[in-house]
Amino acid sequence: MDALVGKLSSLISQGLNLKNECLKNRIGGEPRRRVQANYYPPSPDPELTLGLAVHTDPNAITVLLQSQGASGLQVIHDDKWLAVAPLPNALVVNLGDQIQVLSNGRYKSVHHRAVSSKVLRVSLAVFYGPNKDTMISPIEELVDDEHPPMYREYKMSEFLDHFVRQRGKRRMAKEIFQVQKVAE
Ligand SMILES: O=C(O)CCC(=O)C(=O)O
Ligand SMILES: [Fe+2]
Repeated sequence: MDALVGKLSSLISQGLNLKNECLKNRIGGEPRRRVQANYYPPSPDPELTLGLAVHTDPNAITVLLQSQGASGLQVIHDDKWLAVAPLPNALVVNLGDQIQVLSNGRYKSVHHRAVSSKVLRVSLAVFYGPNKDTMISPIEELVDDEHPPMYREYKMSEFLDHFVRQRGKRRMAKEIFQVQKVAE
């Protein structure tokens, strides 16, 4: 998993015209890794049963394995929910809030949710991100006069505290660290 995430963070760095190691270094040498298994029991009326409410992942990169035969994951695309059906031998990669902050908004953390289906569905998510002592702020190379910093610097523990406090609500903590634009 570390090798895969290392490769992904190197590709994301390249996409931002940064040195290959840049994102990996900013996420830190001792990343926080968390594994979560999601179990969605079969639902007779999936339209009425939400599995996991809309959210963005609070970490940096999420790698998700979905069980075959049941669709459930959805992402917002052009203001509509779009199903991300499981493909054989494929993993889903989601960018999380820390990538949005580090990239100064160039990459967006994806709004997603999971709905139930008529058959049992299981997913396994590996969340990879900075540990709680890591300081996070937009990467300097991505900040200039035309792109002022969109977020203030924070300690990852501060971010996670906000995220946990939002339990049961829209869980989107990064807005709290957003720098307000001052009208000229
Ligand atoms: O079950 C899924 O496909 C989505 C899981 C998810 O978004 C999460 O665990 O954060
Ligand atoms: Fe998620």
